[in-house]
Amino acid sequence: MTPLDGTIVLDAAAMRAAEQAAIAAGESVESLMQRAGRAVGDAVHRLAGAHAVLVVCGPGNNGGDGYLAAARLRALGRTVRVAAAAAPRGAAAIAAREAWGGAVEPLAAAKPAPVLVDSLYGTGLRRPLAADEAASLARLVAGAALAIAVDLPSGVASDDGALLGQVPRYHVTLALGAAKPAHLLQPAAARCGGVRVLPLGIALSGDTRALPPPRLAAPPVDSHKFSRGMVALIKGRMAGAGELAARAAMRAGAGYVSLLGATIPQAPHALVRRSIERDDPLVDARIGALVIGPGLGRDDHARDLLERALASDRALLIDGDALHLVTPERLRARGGTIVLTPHAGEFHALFGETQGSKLAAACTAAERAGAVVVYKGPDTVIAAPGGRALLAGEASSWLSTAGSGDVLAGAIAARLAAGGDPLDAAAAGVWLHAAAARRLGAGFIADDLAEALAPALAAAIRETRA
Ligand SMILES: NC(=O)C1=CN([C@@H]2O[C@H](COP(=O)(O)OP(=O)(O)OC[C@H]3O[C@@H](n4cnc5c(N)ncnc54)[C@H](OP(=O)(O)O)[C@@H]3O)[C@@H](O)[C@H]2O)[C@@H](O)CC1
Ligand SMILES: Nc1ncnc2c1ncn2[C@@H]1O[C@H](COP(=O)(O)OP(=O)(O)O)[C@@H](O)[C@H]1O
Ligand SMILES: [K+]
Repeated sequence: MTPLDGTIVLDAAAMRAAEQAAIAAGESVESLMQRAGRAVGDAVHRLAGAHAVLVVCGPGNNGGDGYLAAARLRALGRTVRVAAAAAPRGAAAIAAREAWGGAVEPLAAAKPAPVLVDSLYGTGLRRPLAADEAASLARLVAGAALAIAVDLPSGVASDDGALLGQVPRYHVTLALGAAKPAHLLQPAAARCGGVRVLPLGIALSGDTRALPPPRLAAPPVDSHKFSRGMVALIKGRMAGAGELAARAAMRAGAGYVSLLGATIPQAPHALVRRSIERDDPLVDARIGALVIGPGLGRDDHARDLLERALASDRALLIDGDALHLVTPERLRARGGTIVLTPHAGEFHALFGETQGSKLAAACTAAERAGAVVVYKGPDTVIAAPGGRALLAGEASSWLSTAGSGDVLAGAIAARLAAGGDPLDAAAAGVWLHAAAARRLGAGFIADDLAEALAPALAAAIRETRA
């Protein structure tokens, strides 16, 4: 059982293509299903302790996996029952039902067991469950102490994470072969519980992954403040936003942080405050990342500052209000390294209404703007031009607090200023932001979050070394 971090994410068509390629190379649907069923049976055996198991099976291959998992559990000496609402349809699923060979209870009449395994529908679900079937599933999940979904909770749409009806909450979801977008996109992801991937030994390829832990190291022995990365942030009308982003950039490892447009000395004194009117601080070639947008405002002065930022040749992070003052075409024409960090409102203001999943929307947006797009929310998606994308999955819901986006902008800017691939920088910032929130638990405010980036960074460096 593999955790999701960094693993490949495939939509239903790509999963089917991988399966077809394996079949063309000598596998059969039956052999794949046998592997899947055995892996599910073994995983349930490990998770379920000594408790009795009920496996509910659907008519397709997801159901086939369930019959074979039940057979495996029986072979392992477990008490296991099977229930189904309909007979299996495909040849492989029919063979799986025969391999089980035991009783199959009608779903509507099945009594709950301490462990419920949902093998009704997986990636093939295209319409809502029938009302009586959905009601039976909800009743059996509610009556179980441990609810495990095979591949996906029945009732979620694999590719976009939508719910096609009422979907119960599971404790664990066993993703077969690879993670699917629904394991990481809301609202489906919140129904999955802990997701573990059961590898099926088939070759996988694709451009989308679950967010990996960042590979970070302490500054090398000969480092100096500028080699660690210089972040410059343009202060806006709401001064606090820039202050938060600046603190975050310092705590996320930048060697030098300056706040442009803030001239009154105040704590933290390590933050260099400079006028933006005198000289031109934006042409400083040492700037590794220039941030504009947090608390910027949307007036003429804001527009003027944004023009100056766009005219610089530095790597640019555009957040908040600035996302309302620009177009994707303008960004593409500017070129260079650009990272955009919109929440849903800012995303729609910049890119208009979009079709398809949040993942598809982020990928299209990245292509249009020629920029890395960090589409924030409870299921942050990071996409780069060219098709690479990362799904961050669930983070602390306590992040829904004013200023946490400013902190994210600062954290990403620090990693961007350190150099390397902007997608990796955005990914590291999102990871550190979520890790800082995890460390803080409940009731934190954005100021706490900025400070907690330092221990989150230390932990990421330790984990990279380990
Ligand atoms: N990828 C891999 O490597 C491997 C994948 N494997 C497994 O295959 C699963 C995908 O299997 P799948 O394509 O057969 O789809 P599945 O989810 O079982 O459902 C389709 C069936 O349900 C029916 N149906 C659909 N909606 C319905 C509804 N609301 N109410 C009633 N019926 C409904 C639909 O009927 P139809 O729409 O055609 O009328 C069809 O009969 C995947 O999740 C994984 O578990 C492993 O076995 C091996 C390795
Ligand atoms: N319910 C939630 N669960 C997880 N993360 C969330 C949630 N709500 C917001 N966030 C995260 O918190 C940050 C909020 O950013 P943003 O909306 O720009 O806030 P602000 O403008 O107040 O700084 C983003 O990183 C977002 O992904
Ligand atoms: K299922």
